[in-house]
Amino acid sequence: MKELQYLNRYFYKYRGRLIFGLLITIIARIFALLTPKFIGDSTDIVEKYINGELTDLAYVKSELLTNILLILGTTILAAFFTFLMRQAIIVVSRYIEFDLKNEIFKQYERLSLGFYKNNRTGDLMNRISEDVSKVRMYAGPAIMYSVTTVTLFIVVISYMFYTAPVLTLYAIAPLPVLSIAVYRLSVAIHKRSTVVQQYLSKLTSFTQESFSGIAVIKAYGIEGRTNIEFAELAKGSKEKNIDLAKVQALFFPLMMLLIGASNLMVIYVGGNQFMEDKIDFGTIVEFLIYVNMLTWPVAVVGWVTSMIQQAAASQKRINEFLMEEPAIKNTVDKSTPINGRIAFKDLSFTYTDTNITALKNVSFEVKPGETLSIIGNTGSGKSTILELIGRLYDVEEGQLTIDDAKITDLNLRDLRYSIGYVPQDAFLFSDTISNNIKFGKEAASEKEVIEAAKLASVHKNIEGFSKGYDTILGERGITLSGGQKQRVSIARAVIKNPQILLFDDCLSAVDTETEEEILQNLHRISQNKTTIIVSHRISSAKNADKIIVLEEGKIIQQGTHNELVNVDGYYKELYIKQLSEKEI
Ligand SMILES: Nc1ncnc2c1ncn2[C@@H]1O[C@H](COP(=O)(O)OP(=O)(O)OP(=O)(O)O)[C@@H](O)[C@H]1O
Repeated sequence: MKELQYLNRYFYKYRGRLIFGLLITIIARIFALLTPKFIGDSTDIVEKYINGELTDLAYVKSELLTNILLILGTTILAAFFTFLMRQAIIVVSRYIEFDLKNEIFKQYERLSLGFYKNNRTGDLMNRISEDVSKVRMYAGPAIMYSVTTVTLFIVVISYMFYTAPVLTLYAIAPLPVLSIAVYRLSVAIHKRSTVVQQYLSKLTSFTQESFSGIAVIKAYGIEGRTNIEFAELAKGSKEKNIDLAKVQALFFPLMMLLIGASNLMVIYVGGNQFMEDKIDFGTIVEFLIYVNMLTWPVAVVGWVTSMIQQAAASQKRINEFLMEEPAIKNTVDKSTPINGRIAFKDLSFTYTDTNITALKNVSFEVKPGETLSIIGNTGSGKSTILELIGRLYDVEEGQLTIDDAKITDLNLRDLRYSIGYVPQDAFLFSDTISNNIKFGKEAASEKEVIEAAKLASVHKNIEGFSKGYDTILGERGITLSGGQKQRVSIARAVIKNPQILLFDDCLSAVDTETEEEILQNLHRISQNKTTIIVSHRISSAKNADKIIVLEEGKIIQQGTHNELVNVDGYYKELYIKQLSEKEI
């Protein structure tokens, strides 16, 4: 249960509302408890009138009217305070849910790429939605019902004992059984709903993937197969839902059975005592009402226990992520402006999760104003070099310095701010083209956005859309071609006017003429900047000040285009191959 202590900071934050809620809860309960007393009194008056103990009808009527008004008054007050109680406690639980979700999301953003490789998206989503909802049940309903139950128990049971001790013992005897039964049932419900939830996640993931890959499914004509797979998953889900429904169906009948048992006890034992003249008839009526009032809180004891257990398990899962320290941390508070001189020295890098050594003894240097091009087969380590410069991973062997300082000695924010990175698979958000470009510089003016789009040679395409820069992309809007996406992604990087520009094979989907145009534009704006272009094409590399050729993580060639085309090796072979392809 200690996991739930994590929430104490939030209880402290909302202590005012919470204490108010607790007080209101107690007041609401006390008003609710007065009703049976007035009903009991009314019955006694009627009984006495029937017996002839009271003969003044006017007095009986006025007593009854007073009691009815009191019942009405206390019920209205109890309802009003119950409303306030829910407003206070349930609203606090919603605040806590909101804060916790924000805290988790903020933590997700702090965590490094490695964390995302080790944890599935579904799991990350579940902890921020499902688990937080379970924790909210503890922060709200569980607390509210516990306070209600305790107040009710103390007041009702003491009053019942005071009025008729023996009858009280009989009346409450079935209640612990109810509590235990509800607890057991809640645990069974929880287990089965976890399985239902897992099936739901599988169904959601399957559906989501099918829709994302709908073009492939249609092109390969595998709709039938996909349908069968879906139907199987849906069948599993249906069976698990039916299993759950079966235990859920037991809940209310079980409650009714045990309430019935308590009622029978009150009628039987109370009836006997009444006949022996030990209690009034009104007491039996009062007790019947009290027993019914107690049933729900007693059931709640079992329900709340299971709710707290589930919340503790959920909070434990949340805490695992909250306590996780990001692998990449900023340890420098002072600002460290970046000029852009990048040097790799005997650097080797192994991805810890796959144990793949992506870079082996790599050494090179690029100065501000220079363009470096990296060429190599797929999987040779090109993207890894860019990721290390952006400090998405930390170097363990060899050195990576920027402006002669170790990369870890730089302020991470300054470093990332001074890099314009265009990743291999251009990711655009479901937003307007303009906002996608502004992602690089939030405060950019319309003129700057257009300027960046022109540099990335995508302005004309955007103008061709009926809504221009306000065209929505993604699920809700149009889908850009691969080359258009790459160019919007380039515009997003250049609008930042960063000191270091990193392009990861981001011209692969544009034709060679547009590629040439973009490269010339980039050359123009990168006079004092450091530019690194990863590519499979000689056309992207040939004008670079320096070219390095990677093979299986090692630099196998380096020099300028003219130097490399004149020596036998990978570069010359690629050049000849691509030249002949162009001629064809
Ligand atoms: N995040 C990662 N986790 C584990 N291994 C990785 C990761 N990224 C890349 N690798 C592995 O590291 C090696 C180098 O990958 P990298 O992406 O740097 O190659 P690349 O030259 O950019 O390839 P491509 O031209 O296909 O983009 C590959 O064997 C790859 O499988």
